Order: sequence, then structure tokens, then C-alpha cells
Amino acid sequence: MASSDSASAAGSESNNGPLAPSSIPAAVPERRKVALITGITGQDGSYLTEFLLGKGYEVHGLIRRSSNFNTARLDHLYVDPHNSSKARMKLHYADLSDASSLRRWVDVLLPDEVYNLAAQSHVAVSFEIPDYTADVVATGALRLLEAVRSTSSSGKPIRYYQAGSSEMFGSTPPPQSESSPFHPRSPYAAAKVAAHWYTVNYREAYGLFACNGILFNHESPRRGENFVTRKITRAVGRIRVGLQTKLFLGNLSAARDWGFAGDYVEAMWLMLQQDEPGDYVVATEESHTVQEFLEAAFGYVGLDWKDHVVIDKRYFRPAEVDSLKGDSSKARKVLGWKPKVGFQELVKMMVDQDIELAKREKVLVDAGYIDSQQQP
Ligand SMILES: C[C@H]1O[C@H](OP(=O)(O)OP(=O)(O)OC[C@H]2O[C@@H](n3cnc4c(=O)[nH]c(N)nc43)[C@H](O)[C@@H]2O)[C@@H](O)[C@@H](O)C1=O
Repeated sequence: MASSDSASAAGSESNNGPLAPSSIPAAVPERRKVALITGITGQDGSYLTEFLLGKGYEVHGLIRRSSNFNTARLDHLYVDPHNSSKARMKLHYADLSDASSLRRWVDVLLPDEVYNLAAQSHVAVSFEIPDYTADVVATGALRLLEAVRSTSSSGKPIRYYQAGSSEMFGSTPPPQSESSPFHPRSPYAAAKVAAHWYTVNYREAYGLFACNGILFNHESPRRGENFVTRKITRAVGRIRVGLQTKLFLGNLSAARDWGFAGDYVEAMWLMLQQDEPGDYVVATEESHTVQEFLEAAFGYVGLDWKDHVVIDKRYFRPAEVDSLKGDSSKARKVLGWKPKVGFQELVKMMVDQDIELAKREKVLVDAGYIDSQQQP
């Protein structure tokens, strides 16, 4: 990548040989900023990719090998790499559990910015696969930091973003800010705390431009279907078109500070544009219980959630995070960031999209192509 860019720059300089020196810089194409994203196939990865492409970046994403393609959230951004003049998003195989693959791509791509968004990000699942979660979330971040440090030390400055989580606060009472103590309540959250401190340590030990974004829950129509907001809005859509009647859930009294993922990726980018690296809480500063989300989502389409929700013990966690509400005053002041989408608007956006999805699903069910029992 870097070599082909410098080759084209050198070519245009020689073509402009007879021109006055002052006109040469205008003829030399500026190198696009290069971003490398782990977790590009996820909700945040897709929004961040859109955002960075809009800013003129060349975006490279690391993806895990899987027997099924997992790139649906990126399909609308994909341009065949054979069309090299138009393709500004490129995907490469790598894995946070494979240090050599991380090292290779950082070395080859020489990114200006690295965003570490990849994770086993489901809190409940982290109790089932704690070892894997720790390997990917904690040690994976360390492996990537090492790759960034190594390439940076050979003279290429790289800025690093670590996706932290409000789950790190766990049982610390709200409002939670950058100075609130961490008290993780799951293997996922404990691994995120380790990744947070690895990032701080690489900043302090090696002078790396490394930032932690401590993001509170952020949702969207692209949210994975087994997180509670999307599970609810999918069910609302399916109940509305007659594909489902019941929704099985766990603890309805947990409270979360839910924002829109599209807003939050801007905060990630802003952190890497500052003069100094730092850690920032990103949150709406408004908290709602799962029950309030249910009321808003079912109420929006004229349904009563109590007619459909059944409590199922299997969705309770061995340890719960009861109440999260961020204090994002530092991000608002230093980054000039604030959320654009509020709670009610977020709920409506997700329900509207999931009603459309359910209508398409219904066509397939009615035609006998899929079974309506295949619930998300
Ligand atoms: C910031 C943070 O945000 C997310 O973690 P999360 O807050 O655990 O998100 P969730 O949607 O899985 O649960 C929210 C609440 O909802 C309760 N709940 C009830 N019934 C069901 C239920 O049936 N399914 C689920 N998933 N949750 C349920 C559940 O017990 C919990 O109290 C991840 O992105 C994570 O990666 C991250 O970093």
C-alpha cells in the first residue's frame, strides 16, 4: 500500500519536472489517511467504516475466517478490489488470537490509525467461554498494542483506539465517569479492564498515542440479535406481522445508558484527532431499565409488552450489572462531542427497521421458504 502510493507520488513529481518548484506540491497527490479496524464486520465497525470513508480515509479491516460470510453489515460499502481506483475499503484475514497476523498487517499497511473494536462482546456468553473471551478481549488487545508499538518504534507514528466498555464499572454506582473505580462483574468486563490498563501502560511506557473510549451501551438497527434491545425490537416486528407471539427475557430491572452507535463512532475518531491521547467516557447521560425499553418499543406500535413477555431464568446472569449511567462531560468539553439521537428516536429507528425486516421474512414464510419457528 505505502509503496504503491509513494510510487505514484514519485511519478507525478517527475511528470511535473519543468514546472516551477512552488507548483509541484499541488500536483503531488496527497496520501490518503489509512485506518486499520479490527471488528470491522460488527455494528461499530460498519458505522466507523462509513464515517471514515466519508472523511476520505482508506479503510482496512481485519476479519476472522469463517465458513459463512459475516460481512452483511459491510455489503453496501463493498467495492470489488479489482476495481482498485474505487475500492477504498479492503478486508484481510487475521485474528486477535494470532499475533503474527496482527504484526504482519500493521507492518504492511502502515496505518495512521488503528481501531481495536474486535471482541467476544456478549457479556452472558463470556460466562460460558471465559478463557476464549479473555484471550481475545484482553490478550488480543495486548498483541495488537505490541504490533503497533513495534511498527511505531521503527518511525511510523500510529494512533491507537481501544474499545473500552461501561461494563468495566460493573457494580460502581452511577453516574460513572473516567475517575470512577472499575468493579467488573463478568469475564468480559474483567478482560476489558485488562485491555484498558494495557492501553494506559503502553501510553505511559512507550509514549504511544493510545486512547481508551469507555463507551456505554450503543445500539442501532445493526445491533446483534441477541443483545436485549435488538432482541426486543426484532420480536416487536415479528409479533406485529404475526410471526411470533412470545418473547422470552431475563432481568427487566437492569438499567442502561443506551445511545445510538452511529453517534459513538464519531467520538472514537475525535479521540485520535486530539493533540494529546486520553481516556473518555462516551454516554447519553440518560438511563432506562429494560422494562422501559419494552414499554417504548411495544408502545410505539400499539402493543402491550405484558401480553407477550415471558421471564425465562436462562437469561439471568451469574452476576448482574444493575445500573449504568455515564457522565460524559469530559468528552463533551474536550472533544466537542454530544449524542444526536435520543432514546425514543433510537427505539423508533430500531422498531421501524425490524418491522420492515419482519415483513420480508413473512413473504418467505408464506411462500414456504423458511419456518416461522426460526426465531432470532
Ligand atoms: C457496554 C456493553 O453493552 C453490552 O452489554 P450488556 O449491557 O450486557 O448488553 P445486553 O443487551 O446483552 O444486556 C443488557 C441488559 O439486559 C438484560 N437482559 C434481560 N433479558 C435479556 C435477554 O434476554 N438477553 C440479553 N442479552 N440481555 C437481557 C441483561 O441482563 C442486561 O442487564 C455489550 O455491547 C457489551 O459488549 C458492552 O460492552
